[in-house]
Amino acid sequence: MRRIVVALGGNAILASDPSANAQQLSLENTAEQLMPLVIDKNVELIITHGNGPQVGNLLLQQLGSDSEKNPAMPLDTVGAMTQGQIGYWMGQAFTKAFDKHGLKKPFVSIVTRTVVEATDPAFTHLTKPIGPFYTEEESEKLKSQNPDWQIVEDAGRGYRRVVASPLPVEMLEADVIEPLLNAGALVCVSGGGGIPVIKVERGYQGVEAVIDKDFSAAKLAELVGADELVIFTSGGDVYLNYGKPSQSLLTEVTSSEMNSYINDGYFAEGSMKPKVAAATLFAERTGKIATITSLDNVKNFVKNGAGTRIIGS
Ligand SMILES: Nc1ncnc2c1ncn2[C@@H]1O[C@H](COP(=O)(O)OP(=O)(O)O)[C@@H](O)[C@H]1O
Ligand SMILES: NC(=O)OP(=O)(O)O
Repeated sequence: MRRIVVALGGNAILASDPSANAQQLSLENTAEQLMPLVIDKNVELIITHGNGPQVGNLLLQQLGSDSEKNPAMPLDTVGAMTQGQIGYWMGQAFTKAFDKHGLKKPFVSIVTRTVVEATDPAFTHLTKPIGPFYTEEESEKLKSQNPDWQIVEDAGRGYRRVVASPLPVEMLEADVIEPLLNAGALVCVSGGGGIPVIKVERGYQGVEAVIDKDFSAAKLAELVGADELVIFTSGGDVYLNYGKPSQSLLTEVTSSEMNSYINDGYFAEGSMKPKVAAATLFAERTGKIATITSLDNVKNFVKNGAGTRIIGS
């Protein structure tokens, strides 16, 4: 049995139309495209997803409704809300696909809390882009209206607000994954990277951050002993010199080669760099394969493993 952790990017779910309907339709397509893996008796899938666009949009909606009677929710709670939102949409999408393929299978999305370190330098060096893309003019206006916001250019696609993105250390609900898989469920874990919490004297406390789902996916893949990690993004495969006339596609790379490319600054902070770093970490630690490819490429991946493949070395 080949155990695969599949990570779906938030920008891949929210492509251009941010309506609930469009995002649900996009997940229906994804569920349908992933069905060959779900049906394959030699494959066991575990799913995780991003929430960057969704958590940023929901946070903006909080600004519009902040009052004593209806207070704005903090970022950890908004992150939890998007875990529920996307988990629900996925449940609907996969149940529809199961019905179509005559499959009786429960879909379970686990509200997952991910432990981070309070001392993580990510709390002062903000890198995680969330919410919509802005023009440079809009971003300047937003910065003057919201002095506590940081906005950066995001991989040539426009400007986005950035928030803290500490590294995942532990997943509090990890132990229930195996029993759910044994019960035949398709399980979605750690959506949006998991709800960030820190250990306090008794229990855990939520913190204002958005964990990078690619690092959480790598952690999850390690925790469940996955044979492969696959990160489906809104873009495509991984390029060197991305967006320049000299860009070149990476197809198969060892983890040590990829580490050199990362150290040489080839990948954009907040978009491709965390994906490549997380995938490389998984490949390096486990000696297994991590693939990064476009969500539009699911069919080809299922057929012949297409994408940028990082091999543990
Ligand atoms: N070196 C690179 N190779 C490929 N894509 C890159 C690279 N650097 C930046 N990108 C951008 O990163 C995007 C994927 O990141 P992002 O949209 O944050 O993913 P997600 O789907 O997880 O939300 C691609 O659409 C592309 O615009
Ligand atoms: N949480 C997170 O990393 O989301 P995206 O993949 O949507 O950026």
